[in-house]
Amino acid sequence: MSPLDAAQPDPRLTTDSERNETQMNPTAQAVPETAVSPEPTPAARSRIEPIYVLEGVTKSYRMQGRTLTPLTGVDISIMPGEFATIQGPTGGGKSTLLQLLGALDRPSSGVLRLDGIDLAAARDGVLTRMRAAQIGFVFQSFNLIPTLTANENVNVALEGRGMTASTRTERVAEALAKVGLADRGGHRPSELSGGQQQRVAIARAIVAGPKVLLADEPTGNLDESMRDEILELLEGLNREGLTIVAVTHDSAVAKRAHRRLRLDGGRLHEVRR
Ligand SMILES: Nc1ncnc2c1ncn2[C@@H]1O[C@H](COP(=O)(O)OP(=O)(O)OP(=O)(O)O)[C@@H](O)[C@H]1O
Repeated sequence: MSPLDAAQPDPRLTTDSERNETQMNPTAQAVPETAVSPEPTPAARSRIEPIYVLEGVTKSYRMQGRTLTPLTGVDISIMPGEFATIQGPTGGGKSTLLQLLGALDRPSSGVLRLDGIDLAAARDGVLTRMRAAQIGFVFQSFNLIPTLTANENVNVALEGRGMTASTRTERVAEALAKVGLADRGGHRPSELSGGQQQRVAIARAIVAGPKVLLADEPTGNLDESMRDEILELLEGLNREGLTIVAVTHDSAVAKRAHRRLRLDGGRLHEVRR
C-alpha cells in the first residue's frame, strides 16, 4: 500500500474529539473528488465537505510597538483533491497564510477549519497532531539535513509514529520510488541535483500519507526543466487525490493549477483564466 493510499489520520495520533468529529461527519474523510471513478452524482458531490474552510481569517503581528496585519479577512473553501496556487505581491502575506493552513500558527481572529476542526480554537497538542497526520510541507530551499542520506531524510518524517523499523524502511522506499528516486536512497543532498533534492523533500512530505501538501515556492530554486519535472510530479500526486496548495511567484506554476488565487490587500481573490 502506498503512503498516499494510507492517507487516513493515524488513530494513535487523533484525540477523542477528532474521532467523534470523524464519526459525526464521515464525509470529512471522503475519497477526494478527483480520485472517484465514475464521477460522483450531484447528490454525492454535495456531501463532500471542503478540506479547508476559512471565514474572516485575520492575522496581525506586533513588532516594535507597531501592528502589522497581512491578512485582513480571508474567506475560502478548498475541496479535497484540489490543486490551488496562491500568488500576490511580495510581503503580501502568502507565507503567513500557508503557515496558518499548515497549523504552524493560529489566526488572530476568524475561523480556520481543517477537516472540520477549527485550528483557531484548537489546543497546541491538537495542532501538532493535525500537522503530523494531515499535512506535508515542501519549501523553496528543500530544507534537507545535509549530513543525512535521502533515506534518512525521508525517515525523519516517520519518527515518533510508533512504526517498526521495517515498516518505516518500507514506507521510505515506497515514497522515494514514487518520486522517481528508488535508486538514490543512499545519497546525501550534496550528491543530488536541485530537482532531485526537491524530490527527496516531496518524498519526506508524503511519506506519512498526508491529505494536504503545502508548498512554499516549490520550484523557486530550480531551472525551467527541473521546474517542469517537479510540476509533473506534483500533478501526478494530485491526480492520486492529494490536495495541494502552493505559494508561487511563477505564473507557469499557477497556470498548471486547477485554481488560481491571489492574495492582495490582505484578502484572497479567485483569478479568472
Ligand atoms: N513572525 C512574524 N513577525 C512579524 N512580522 C511578520 C512575521 N511573519 C511575517 N511578518 C510580516 O508579515 C508580512 C507578510 O509576510 P509574508 O512572509 O507572509 O509575505 P509573502 O507574501 O510570503 O512575501 P514574499 O513573497 O516576499 O515571500 C511582511 O510584512 C512580514 O514582514
